[in-house]
Amino acid sequence: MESYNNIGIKRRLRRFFRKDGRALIFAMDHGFEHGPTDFEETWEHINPRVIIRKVVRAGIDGVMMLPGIARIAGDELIGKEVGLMVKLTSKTELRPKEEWLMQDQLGFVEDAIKLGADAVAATVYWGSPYEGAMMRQFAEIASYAHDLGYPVVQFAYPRGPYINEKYGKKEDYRVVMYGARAAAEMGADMIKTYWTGSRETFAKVVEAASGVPVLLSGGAKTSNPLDFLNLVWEVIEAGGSGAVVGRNIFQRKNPETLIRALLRVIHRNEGPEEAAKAEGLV
Ligand SMILES: O=C(COP(=O)(O)O)[C@@H](O)[C@H](O)[C@H](O)COP(=O)(O)O
Repeated sequence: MESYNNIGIKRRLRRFFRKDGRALIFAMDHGFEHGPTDFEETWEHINPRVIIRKVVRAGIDGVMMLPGIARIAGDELIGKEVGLMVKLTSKTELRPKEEWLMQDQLGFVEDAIKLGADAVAATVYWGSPYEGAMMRQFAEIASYAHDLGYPVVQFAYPRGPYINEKYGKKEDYRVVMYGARAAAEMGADMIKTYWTGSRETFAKVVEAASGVPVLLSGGAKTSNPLDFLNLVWEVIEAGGSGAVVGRNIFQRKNPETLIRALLRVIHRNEGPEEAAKAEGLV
């Protein structure tokens, strides 16, 4: 017989993933992690209510935010079929550069639960000199959240001096695959990580995660929306479970059309060009 907390984890994960096991999640932690300048091109989106209303209207599956934004605007999700992921670690880009390889805890599992979260999230920079501290942080969050039946998402990002020295770049598939595997071995219920540059290599990352869903971390806005649709399509073809996307959504004036096109690629198996045409993007 399944334990109560396992059932809770499974039920809550389903609030993000549709029956096909895939999800498109909107990421909204940039005001903290990159700073408000990320919103300058589309300044109306600095108001979380404005952008959250748009993404919800377009049919997004989930939204990820820090506890304070959930407190300010989380009520926009009440009564909507949208999963809420509350991220409990972060860093600002104001801290000294030597400490950019560390994320600190800014909220607790209880806070996320009070805010109505369906999952909690934390980053581990695999390969960082602070790797151990982030592992400990993740383990504490996961142990407590799992006891209460809440899934835990790991932003498994390889970053650090040895990675650059040995592999040249953090997006080398061997490194990304290592981070995803480490996240799975730590007990993550969902993994968010970098694109490795090809379908074949991303498929290896997915395999290394051994059944734990792997989602793409969106990355910087592409100049052409079709390029981003192509990227997400490759992720899906590689066996990835979707994408967690920030800038490619909120840095566009009309994010709804791209979201609808992404949903076509992710959930309806439409090719990128077909999806883009259907939504009037090309
Ligand atoms: O991990 C994050 C930032 O990563 P970064 O240090 O910019 O590589 C997240 O906080 C973002 O929300 C996430 O990367 C998704 O946002 P986009 O990359 O799609 O903007």
